[in-house]
Amino acid sequence: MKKIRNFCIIAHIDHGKSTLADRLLDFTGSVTEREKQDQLLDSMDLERERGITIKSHAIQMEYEYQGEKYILNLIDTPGHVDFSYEVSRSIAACEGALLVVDAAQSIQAQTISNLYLALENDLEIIPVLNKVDLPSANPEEVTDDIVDLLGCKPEEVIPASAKTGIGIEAILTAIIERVPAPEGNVDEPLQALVFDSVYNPFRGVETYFRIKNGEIKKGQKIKFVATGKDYYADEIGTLKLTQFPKATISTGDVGYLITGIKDAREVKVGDTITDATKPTQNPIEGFEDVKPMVFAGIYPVDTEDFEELRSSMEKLQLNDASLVFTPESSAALGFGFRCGFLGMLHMEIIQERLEREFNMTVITTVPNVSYHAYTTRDRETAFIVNNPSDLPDPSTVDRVEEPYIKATIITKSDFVGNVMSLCIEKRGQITNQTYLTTERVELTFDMPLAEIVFDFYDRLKTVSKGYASFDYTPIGMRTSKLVRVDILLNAQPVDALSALVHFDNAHTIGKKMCEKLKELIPRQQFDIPIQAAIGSKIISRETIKALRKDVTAKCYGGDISRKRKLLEKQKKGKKRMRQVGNVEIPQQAFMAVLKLND
Ligand SMILES: Nc1nc2c(ncn2[C@@H]2O[C@H](COP(=O)(O)OP(=O)(O)OP(=O)(O)O)[C@@H](O)[C@H]2O)c(=O)[nH]1
Repeated sequence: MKKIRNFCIIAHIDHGKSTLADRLLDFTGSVTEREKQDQLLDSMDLERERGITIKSHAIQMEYEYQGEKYILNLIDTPGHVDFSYEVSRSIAACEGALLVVDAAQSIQAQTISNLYLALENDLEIIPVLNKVDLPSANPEEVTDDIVDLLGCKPEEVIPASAKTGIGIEAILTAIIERVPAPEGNVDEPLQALVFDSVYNPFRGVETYFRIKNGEIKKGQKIKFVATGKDYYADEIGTLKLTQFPKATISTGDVGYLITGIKDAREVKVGDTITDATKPTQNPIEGFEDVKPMVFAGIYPVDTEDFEELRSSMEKLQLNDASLVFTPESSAALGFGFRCGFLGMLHMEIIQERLEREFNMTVITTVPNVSYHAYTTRDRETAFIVNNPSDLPDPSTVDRVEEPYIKATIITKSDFVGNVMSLCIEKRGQITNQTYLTTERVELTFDMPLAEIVFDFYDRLKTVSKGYASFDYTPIGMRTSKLVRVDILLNAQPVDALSALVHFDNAHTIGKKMCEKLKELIPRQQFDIPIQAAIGSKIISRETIKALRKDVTAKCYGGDISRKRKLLEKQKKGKKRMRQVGNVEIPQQAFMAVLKLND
């Protein structure tokens, strides 16, 4: 156990976390030439394409130092706030962290939020000044910033380049010398933390764990504490680029477990694995059930594909436990599902996976948060509203509550004014302002979650010229003056376009929605009035004028291939249209409310 080191890499996005991980694997000879591929740890196609780490993974390296063989377990962490619970679990499985800071960009918001998480878990922090090869690098100044932040000595900061290989050996030495060996007692009952799980269509759910106490043996009967279920450990092993089955995994080490579980929901990140016959009395603390934060409708473009969509969603759920869905129907869109996601990125990922892996063409409706409505008949019992069209008749509504968050934003002092006006526009109330250094300011706000769901990230990036990082935690429900704005096309209400908004913004949003829809809905053979309404009161109106001439006419007599191309294009465009009454609505229109400020 003395020869094991468990560590993670934490960094602000794009500071070089994945590149550094690749370089460490390379240097320790943990990958063969054939396996070499950029960003090895990001094994999902989607991850590689987007250049972000979606799911955390673990990998074991062996390294000889001063004649002794060491096992270094690198636990990778996802970088997006939607998956922050997974970051916190990965961090809890380590004793040390490499804090990677870009030598040109210095400390950024996520550097700090991840650092706090690591410090809360008592991790040994090894600061790495990455990208020193860049001409724009500013090593002295950034080292000073790091020293200020951590209170460490300047010589503890390791200058490195994940690109050219500078400093990699020094990093490995620091991991061995500075990160403590795991503690724990092999004779105590098994106590292992689940920090990740991955679904494999052939083998079922693979659970990644870190043993705090005791040991796990192949064939042993084990128990998941949170779900209370027992299983047999059919296979256990350690993780390199491929899996290495083992007979025993002991205290301090990291490994994988296969039990034949076929449903991802049965394995929860943060749960404790213990022995079924001699269970531990102290499950590892801090387990929480992750709850969906954002809801949206997903409908098949072709109504006949509903059953196929259901089976695709069920399969997706088997490997993504954080996805929830219930069937719903919409007058405009027919049968579909109301789905719950961890955040906007998660929603995009699910939508893309449905299309890529299951070949489904779907229409997604405007995302919304989950509201609590209380009626005048029963002022005590909350009616959960996950879809704006489920809001009870306004005349019977006593009050509506919406989820609030505590938002933490770190930015440069120059942008404090901009960030504050943005947050206030988004109905935020400032609760604290702290200067971390003379240049960096931490602001905290109480804000409605619904305001973050829309264009908040993009706006924050713009007003701070990219220099603001953002994190949030839910702080419960609060009463708000919310109304439902309905949209009517050709005098017919389109339920999928309804949104719950704050009363003070309702008129502006209604007006912008009408204008945006006018842009997005193609002109047709007749005039189409677009109206926004609160209850029976129309608050805004636009008209899409009828087409006057045949657009394909100009192709007449032209090159046939050009015409075919045009028709092909039209067919493709059609795929994502939805006929509502006699109006064809394209997919973008259902998301119009997200783009009101473009
Ligand atoms: N010049 C230089 N570029 C680097 C170095 N390390 C990483 N990069 C580049 O910086 C960019 C971001 O690197 P990544 O490793 O993807 O960053 P990351 O922190 O893993 O990003 P996320 O996974 O999105 O959080 C890539 O284009 C890398 O090629 C370095 O030491 N020097």
